[in-house]
Amino acid sequence: MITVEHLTRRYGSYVAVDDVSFEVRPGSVTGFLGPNGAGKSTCMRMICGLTPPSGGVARVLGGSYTDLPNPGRQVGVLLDAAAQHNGRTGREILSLGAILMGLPKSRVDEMLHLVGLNGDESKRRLRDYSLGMRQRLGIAHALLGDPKVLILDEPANGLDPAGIRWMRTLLRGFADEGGTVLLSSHLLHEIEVVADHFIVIGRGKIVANGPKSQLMAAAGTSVRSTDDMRLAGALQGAGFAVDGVGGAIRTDAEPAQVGRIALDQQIALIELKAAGSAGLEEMFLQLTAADAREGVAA
Ligand SMILES: Nc1ncnc2c1ncn2[C@@H]1O[C@H](COP(=O)(O)OP(=O)(O)OP(=O)(O)O)[C@@H](O)[C@H]1O
Repeated sequence: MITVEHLTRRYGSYVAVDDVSFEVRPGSVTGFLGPNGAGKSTCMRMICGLTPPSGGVARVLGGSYTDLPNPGRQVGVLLDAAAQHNGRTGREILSLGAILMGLPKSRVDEMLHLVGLNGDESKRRLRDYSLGMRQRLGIAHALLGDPKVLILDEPANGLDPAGIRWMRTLLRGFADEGGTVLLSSHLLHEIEVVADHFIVIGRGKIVANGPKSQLMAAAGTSVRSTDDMRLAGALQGAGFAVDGVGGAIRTDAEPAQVGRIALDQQIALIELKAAGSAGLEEMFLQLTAADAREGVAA
C-alpha cells in the first residue's frame, strides 16, 4: 500500500506538485498518467525519500520509505534506468544489490533469466547497454529483493514490443499475487492494458483518480450518423455534452440514449459504441490541457 497525503513540492515560486493525495492498493496496477513535466517523477521521488516534500507526507507499507530497515526487500524501485555506475557490468550491479539486501547469489541468475539478459549481455558494462537492456536490468534490480510494492517510472521506455508485452504480463502477475504497483507513463495506450486503476496528474494537481472501468464509462459514447450536425444539436437539446473526436461525435450520453434520440429524429446511425480508450485519451488530454505544450502553442 502506498498512501500520499497533501504532498507538495515547490522549486522557488514554482509548484511542481500541488497538494496531491491518493492511495495505491495491493492487488492492483495503478497507472500514474500525465503529460511531460506534470509532476509524476517528482511525486515518485518524494514517495521514495529522494526528494524532500515542501509539505504533506508519503507512506509506503504504513511508514516512511526512508525508515524501512531493508527497503529493497519490501519496495522495488525503478526511477531512472541510467542511475547506475556505467563501468559496472549488469551482473555486478545485481550482485552488489544482492549483497546489500542479504540475498543469495543465485537470486542474481534468477533475475537475469527473468528479464531475458543472457550470459554475454550480463557481462557487458552498463555503458554498452542499449536503453531497453538498461530498463530490463532496472526491472531486475527492482524485483531482486522479492518486494511487495513496485514503484516504476516509465519502465516501458526503450522496450521493444515483445519487451512491453513481457513487462505487462510480469506486472499483472505481480499484482494478481497481492503486490502493489505504481507505474508512470505519459502515454495511456502504453499502460491501459495492464493498469486497472488510473491516477491522472496535470500541472502538479490530480485531475482524475478512479478504476479504469469507471473512467472508461465516463469517457462516454462515440457515434457517427448520416447527419452529425442535426444529431449533435438533438443531443445538446436533450442536455448532453457533445464533442467532435476524429470524425465521430463524442457525448456523455449512454449508447442507448443516443440511439433513442437518433430514432426520434429519424437520423440513421452508421456507428455507435462506447468511446473506450480513444474517448479516455481525449478526456485525459482535456483534463491536462492546461499543461499540454501543444495546447499552450495553440
Ligand atoms: N530540481 C528541480 N528544480 C527545478 N524544477 C524542477 C526540479 N525537478 C523537477 N522540476 C520541475 O517540476 C516539474 C515536474 O517535473 P517531473 O519530472 O516531476 O515531471 P514528469 O511528470 O515526471 O514529466 P516527464 O513525463 O517529462 O518525465 C517540471 O516542470 C520540472 O521542470
